[in-house]
Amino acid sequence: MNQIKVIVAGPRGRMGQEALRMIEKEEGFELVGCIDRKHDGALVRDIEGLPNLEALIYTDAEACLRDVGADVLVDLTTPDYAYKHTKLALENGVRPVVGTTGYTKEQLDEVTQLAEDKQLGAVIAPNFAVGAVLMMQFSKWAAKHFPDVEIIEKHHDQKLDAPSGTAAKTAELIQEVREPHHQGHPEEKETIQGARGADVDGIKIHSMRLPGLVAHQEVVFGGLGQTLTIKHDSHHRESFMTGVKLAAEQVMNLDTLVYGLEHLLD
Ligand SMILES: NC(=O)C1=CN([C@@H]2O[C@H](COP(=O)(O)OP(=O)(O)OC[C@H]3O[C@@H](n4cnc5c(N)ncnc54)[C@H](OP(=O)(O)O)[C@@H]3O)[C@@H](O)[C@H]2O)C=CC1
Ligand SMILES: O=C(O)C1=N[C@H](C(=O)O)C[C@H](O)C1
Repeated sequence: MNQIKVIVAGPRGRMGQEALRMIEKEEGFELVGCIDRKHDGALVRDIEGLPNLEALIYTDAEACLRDVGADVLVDLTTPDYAYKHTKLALENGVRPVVGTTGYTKEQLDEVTQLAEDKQLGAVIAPNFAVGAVLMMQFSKWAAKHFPDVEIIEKHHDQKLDAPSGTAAKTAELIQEVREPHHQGHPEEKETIQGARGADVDGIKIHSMRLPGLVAHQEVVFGGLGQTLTIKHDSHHRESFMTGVKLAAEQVMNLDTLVYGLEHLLD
């Protein structure tokens, strides 16, 4: 069997560690390098808490992407670095699978064009949990019938970006089927700034950050005499690994960038 050779960027992070454990377990993958901010030249297995894997750690992302002969980069870092790593990967013939959230529309357009120019597959997925992907798709469907909708996303308190990539993507999917309009009373006023949340064409997004949470979202629709709530909870980061695995396999058959795991699910 030809193993898919993978680089992980962000191996010490919460998601990076989970991805290393998945790669260690899956026969179809081989870890060939890691991109980190520390430990240049060390082996993954020598870093406390990381699995018993031989791959070398690089602090120079370009050297890693150029030298280790990888097929796929799995990026789980921070928004600015994910963008840089994605471009470097495509320029070095490595297919990016990006879970890092916080991409701007302009950055997404730029890397989509780069993947097109290089005719290389790439996957950027704000959420790799299959349940969350279904929650987003069901929400798009529901919005056709319930155009008044608010999104409540809840995450652990170490999260850097708000709103979450999942909430932003949910709003984007709903925008495809919902006419922009103001929700609530036309003359409503916030007496404390931010009380009504962020606004995407009238769709409100509320972000909660608390210790004890992992990743949770409720999409609440209101209609005449009824509400509908579509809810998803990731209780553990293992929930994202089915999607990371699927994306790292499927990206090998793509020659463009896809944004969202839904494009890879039947
Ligand atoms: N798509 C999905 O399904 C999911 C996406 N995410 C997203 O994944 C990203 C990571 O989340 P999470 O693991 O919780 O975050 P963490 O903060 O736990 O991990 C990020 C890691 O990236 C490292 N890092 C920062 N800059 C660089 C760099 N230049 N090169 C290499 N590594 C770097 C950090 O190192 P240091 O500790 O030294 O700062 C840290 O170890 C976030 O954007 C999050 O929103 C999270 C869960 C699911
Ligand atoms: O930072 C996280 O934890 C998560 N980030 C992603 C997001 O921003 O949507 C996916 C998931 O919600 C976990």
